[in-house]
Amino acid sequence: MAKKTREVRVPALRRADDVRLSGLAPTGAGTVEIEGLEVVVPGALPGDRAAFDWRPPMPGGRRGLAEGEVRILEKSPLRGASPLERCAKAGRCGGCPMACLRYDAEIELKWRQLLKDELAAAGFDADALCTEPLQQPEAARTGFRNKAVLYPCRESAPNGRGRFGFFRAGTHEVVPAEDCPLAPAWMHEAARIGASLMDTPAAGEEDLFAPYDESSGTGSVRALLMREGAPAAGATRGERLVTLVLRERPSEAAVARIRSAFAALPLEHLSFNVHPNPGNAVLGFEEGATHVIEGREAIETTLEGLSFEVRPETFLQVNTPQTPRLYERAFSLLELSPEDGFLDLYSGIGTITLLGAKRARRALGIEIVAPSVACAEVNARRNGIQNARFLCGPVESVLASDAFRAEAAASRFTKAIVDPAYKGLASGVAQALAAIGLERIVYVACGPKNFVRDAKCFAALGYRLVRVEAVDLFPGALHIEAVGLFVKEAGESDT
Ligand SMILES: C[S@@+](CC[C@H](N)C(=O)[O-])C[C@H]1O[C@@H](n2cnc3c(N)ncnc32)[C@H](O)[C@@H]1O
Repeated sequence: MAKKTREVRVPALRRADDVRLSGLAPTGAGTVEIEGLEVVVPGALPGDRAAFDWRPPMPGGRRGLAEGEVRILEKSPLRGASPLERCAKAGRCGGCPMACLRYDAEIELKWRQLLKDELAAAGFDADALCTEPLQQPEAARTGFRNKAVLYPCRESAPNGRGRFGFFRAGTHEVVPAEDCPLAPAWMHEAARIGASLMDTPAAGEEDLFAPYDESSGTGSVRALLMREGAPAAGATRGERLVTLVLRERPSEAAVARIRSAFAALPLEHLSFNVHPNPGNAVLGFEEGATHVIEGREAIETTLEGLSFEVRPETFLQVNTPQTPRLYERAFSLLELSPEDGFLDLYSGIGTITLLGAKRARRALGIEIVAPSVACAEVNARRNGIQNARFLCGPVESVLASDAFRAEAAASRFTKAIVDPAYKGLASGVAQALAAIGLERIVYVACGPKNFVRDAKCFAALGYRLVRVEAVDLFPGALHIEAVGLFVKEAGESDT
């Protein structure tokens, strides 16, 4: 019997001859309301007047989308003097959709749309709670990233040059960007050197460094990872690490070429990582996947006079100048004193735990990534900190474990910082924290929407949100970090 097929009608294109955009989509594209629908207009920004064709969403969809040429009739006053002022690749490489805007306009938009509107929609008094965002200092608006991951491509044959860049938003198409302005100059040089390894070889020469092609599973080079530590006291620069990620173990000849290519660059640590499995993970994580060519598999960085070991696969805030300012705000709101037992959830390599241990009686960090916990333990020892412990595992399970109960009995936790990944707290975590009876909780959030969801949960558990600060850690991107302070309401048993 012939199968019945249901015809899906694609809505017909419509024309917008002259509309002024007012909002921003999560991709950083401008949006406008037409016929009661939100229409996303790639290439246009809030404040632009534009003409374009657009298509309503398919049944069940929420947003319409502009298609074809978007003609800007009048530029938004929020744009910089030139749309390419802050980066020649803005809006194309997928990294910094907001870099066409003036920085003050970018901050205002992100702060309002990502944080204040979300808080207000959830019933919080956003104007009373939110303080002016802490902006990236002007002198540090370029070259501030301490980590970059670039992906490979090769220009067309016959003499195609190798290139490194970022994926165009929503695709696997690489936009070459060795000279990303967010990365320091030495990373530009490292990216050019790495890219030159992938130049099409001369006839008869072996192609040792072809870019990896996920669809066919062929090629070798998957990514270039670069990291830099903050300089130690008295040093003029931080330690530098380059890791070339390859699909398979390279030959001796290939390793020799990597070594000699990077020899001209002042670099402490050079390695390659073997990552044979399909998928989006940057590094291969199997035991022994990383092979050191020079130096070590880790760099050292510093924060508030403490020294931290960071491995390629462990988390570290990427914005070197803003990170101490973010932590300063978090600790200032938390008001730790030497009597406090301090809990740090989602503790990474122990940065916040150890900074807290200096201020509190005892500190405990909880983190899921085992190499991060191993770094955190090394970091406690190398800084001579003896009042900090770490537990490894998902926060949601560790909080219910006997090991945690034993720590809680010894530490009598009074204050906590939670710094989860974008998705926020797992279900049950806010309840577990409330059950401990903490006086103050500071929530450091890279996902403001999920922060607001969790704030409602804390409010229902008797924790009042008393302040929300925003710190810009991601100039050019549609992201802003929020720092929220929750204070336990005085209940009947407390009065
Ligand atoms: C935003 S980072 C914060 C790290 C650290 N606080 C810092 O400032 O460097 C979030 C951390 O949470 C960890 N993580 C993610 N899910 C987790 C979970 N369910 N339980 C514990 N840690 C988790 C990640 O590995 C990462 O180190």
